[in-house]
Amino acid sequence: MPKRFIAVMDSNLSRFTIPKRSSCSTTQNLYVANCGPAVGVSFKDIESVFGMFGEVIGIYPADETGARVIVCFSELKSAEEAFHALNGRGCGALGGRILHIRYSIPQQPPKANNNDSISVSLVSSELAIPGIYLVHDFITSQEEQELLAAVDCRPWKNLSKRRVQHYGYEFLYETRNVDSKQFLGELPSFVSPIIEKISSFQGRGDYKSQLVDQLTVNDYPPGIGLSPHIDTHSAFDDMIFSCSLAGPCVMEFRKYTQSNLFNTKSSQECLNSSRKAIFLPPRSMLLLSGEGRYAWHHYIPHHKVDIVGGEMVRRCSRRVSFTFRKVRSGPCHCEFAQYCDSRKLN
Ligand SMILES: O=C(O)CCC(=O)C(=O)O
Ligand SMILES: [Fe+2]
Repeated sequence: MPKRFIAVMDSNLSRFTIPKRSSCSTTQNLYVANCGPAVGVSFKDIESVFGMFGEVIGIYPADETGARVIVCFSELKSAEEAFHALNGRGCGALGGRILHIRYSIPQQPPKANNNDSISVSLVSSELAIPGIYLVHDFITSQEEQELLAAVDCRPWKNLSKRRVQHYGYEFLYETRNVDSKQFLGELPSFVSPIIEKISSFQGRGDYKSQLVDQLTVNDYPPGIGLSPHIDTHSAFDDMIFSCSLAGPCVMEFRKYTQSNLFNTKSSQECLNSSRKAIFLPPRSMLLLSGEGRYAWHHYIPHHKVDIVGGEMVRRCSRRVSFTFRKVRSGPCHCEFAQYCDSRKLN
């Protein structure tokens, strides 16, 4: 499939909406729920299934969950045929997954919203999301400089807005998973001090070799953020550790509920109810676990300036994060089934 058909950028979110009587009014765009990278269905798979009914001219995430997509056909007839053949039925080519389909229409981009800012917590107790902990000054300035120097003399891989390095296992952005059969080797020795600290922080010194085995280093230019996501449940164990270096950022969290599945309200209305933010200074360590890791989307808004405690904080330097995870060896058994790609969602 040509690359231009696969859209994973924020700017495509909310470009489509579902008409009120969506199963009656037909358009050539289909909103397809229970389908997408977060539930193990790649954009290529979607294109090959829907492509059987006619020319597919675009596939977009319908929202930030990774489990709902918009499939655009060039012709109405193809969308109708796909709707009738696939809606509410188990799709053999997608592992028997039942697709929930509505017709979808393009919508006007929302007007600029001045109420976009929310209060930014400085400590995780104030954030009050179960399982999310922030430790300030987790590493020293000298350790920070050594870690930055180590990654800066290794090759970076360019993504559209930031650069990354992967250790232990390569992270595959299209599936939001790792290729667990392709072990790249032990984590490099320059992160040993950080792993020691993670182990003692967790009181699990005896098991430190088991604690984490995958590292993603992200290098964000000033003002650049990260799209909303939940790290794929089936890909990684419960605890995800992210250490901030060089510059600060504000990380936001959103919790969606199942009732959003076919919600026709504007996404902004749904999101405001459970949206929180925390300031991540350089040298701090963030732990995502439990509910915070499994049920809340995390993301970094693209901002040049953040308002923290009433003060303007400029993001004038790069931010580098070291995210440590443990690749999961069996299915996820979390208690958050509605967000879990190891379970069938239907
Ligand atoms: O930059 C960060 O702190 C977070 C990175 C992240 O969420 C991820 O790699 O999944
Ligand atoms: Fe993440």
